Parts: sequence; structure tokens; C-alpha cells
Amino acid sequence: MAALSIHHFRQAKQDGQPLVALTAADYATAQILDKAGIDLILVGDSLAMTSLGYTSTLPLTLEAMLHHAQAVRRGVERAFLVADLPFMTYQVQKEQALLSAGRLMKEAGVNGVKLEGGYPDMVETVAFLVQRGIPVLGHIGLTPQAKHQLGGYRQQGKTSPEAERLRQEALNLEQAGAFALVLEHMPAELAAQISEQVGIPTLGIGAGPDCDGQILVTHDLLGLSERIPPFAKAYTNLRQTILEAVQAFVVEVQKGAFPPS
Ligand SMILES: Nc1nc(=O)c2c([nH]1)NC[C@@H]1CN(c3ccc(C(=O)N[C@@H](CCC(=O)O)C(=O)O)cc3)CN21
Ligand SMILES: CC(C)C(=O)C(=O)O
Ligand SMILES: [Mg+2]
Repeated sequence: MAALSIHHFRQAKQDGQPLVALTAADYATAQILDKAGIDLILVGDSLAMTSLGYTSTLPLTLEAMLHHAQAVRRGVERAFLVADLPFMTYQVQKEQALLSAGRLMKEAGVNGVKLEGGYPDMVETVAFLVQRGIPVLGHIGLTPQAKHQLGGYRQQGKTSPEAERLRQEALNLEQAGAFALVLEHMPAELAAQISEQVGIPTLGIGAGPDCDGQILVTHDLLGLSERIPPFAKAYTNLRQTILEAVQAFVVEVQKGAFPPS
């Protein structure tokens, strides 16, 4: 199976073919997503919450991200593989971002990185990485690493100056060379406008149906999360399924039915 390249994303937008992206944090999940034909697999820093039990994405280290990205890499043959740059591994200066992205590419074999924010310094950082051959996925709207600045995981871009700022950030990130943009938790109409304005594809999460593709956290889709954001959808309830399987094992062992004699 041929691995997808950066060109697939622009082509999909031109063809009006919706892009599908999901997160993964381990080998088995990555294999299943890849088999299902997902276009992009993100080793999202949300794994700090879904897989590690933290209450935000802030504690995740670059070492922990490398460990998960390496596991995911072994399970992916076709999808374009992107890792989030963890909090404070890229914001200090653009050289820090380059070194962090470089480690993820060399030590985990990811195809690109995602970083949060479209403010002028971050746009410069994106250009710095792209010029040095690193595909960058932008991320604007709700940027979870800024939760304490934003006052929680609230929808962004609700006022008209805020919406205008996000439209400008999208254009600036496109100009800097980002190959696609994540639009998180913003009004559907704003995400639709941004998607029409930029030539690169947008991947929406809580950003309505008119993005060029959608991304979700796999734990939410599978019903493994304790709570899911208001915009997510659980397509199954694996918490319940796993509980029932484990309870069946407990019962069989306790009554001597497993292993069979
Ligand atoms: N499992 C999981 N799924 C995600 O989509 C996700 C994460 N984790 N972790 C990182 C961020 C956090 N996300 C979230 C989390 C909660 C809300 C949420 O509940 N929002 C409510 C209340 C916001 C508030 O006032 O604090 C809302 O109505 O917008 C939204 C996005 C999206 N991302
Ligand atoms: C939800 C996506 C966009 C993300 O950044 C993550 O999972 O960390
Ligand atoms: Mg993230």
C-alpha cells in the first residue's frame, strides 16, 4: 500500500473529497485506523488525557510523545502520520521548535508535526520549519494548550473581531506554508468561510460540516473517554464492551470454567 504524501491533501481538496483524520497513541489502534483507510493519523497531545489520565494536555513531555509516536509509527503503512508538538517544546523560539520537530521525525519517523496558534511569532515558526523541509499542520480556534489563557475549553471566534482574527490567522498560516489546518471548536459559519478562503484543506473538530475534512479523538469515537466534548460522537461504547468481557472472564475463572479442563 503506497504511503500518502503531502500532495494527497491538496488533491483531495481540489477534488472535493472529504479528508478523514483520527488520533492514535498505540500500535494496535494505529493498525486498525490505517486498515480503515484514514488519511491522516495524529499522535495528538490529547493522549495526555485519554491515555495517561492527566486533566489537560500541558504535562505531556517530548519524551512521552516520542514513545507514543514510535509505537504508532510501527502500525501505520498508508496514512500520513503527524505528531503534536507538546506544550513548551516549540513556543520558546523557532530553533526549539525545529529541534523538537527534528527529534520526532528522526526518532519516531513521523511525516510532519502540528503546532497550536496562528499569532505572528507562531506563523514565523511555521515558515521556519516548512523552509527546512518539515510538513506542518496548523491548529487554530480552541488551542487546548492555551486552556488557562482561554478560560477553559470554550468555543472560540464567537465575536466578530475574534472571527476576523481567526480568518487572518488561517491566511497567515497558509502563507507560511502549512499543508493543512485544524479548526477546533468554532462556529460552523466561520469554519466554512475559512475553508473557502484558504487553498489548503481544513480539518474540523467542533467546527461544523463545511470543512474539507474532519478529525476526532479516537477514544471519543470508541466510547472509551470518561467524558466527551459536546461536538464529539461515540460510535460505540467500548467502556461497556470491555467491562462485560472482563466481567465474563472474572466469572469464568471464579467458577473454574476457564481454562477448560
Ligand atoms: N478526549 C478528548 N477529546 C477532545 O476532543 C479533546 C481532548 N480530549 N483533549 C484536548 C481537547 C479538549 N477538548 C475539549 C474538551 C471539552 C470541551 C467542552 O466540554 N466544552 C464545553 C464547555 C467549555 C467550558 O466552559 O469550559 C462547551 O460547551 O464548549 C470542548 C473541547 C477537545 N480536545
Ligand atoms: C483533537 C486534535 C486536533 C488534537 O490536537 C489532539 O488530539 O491532541
Ligand atoms: Mg492536540
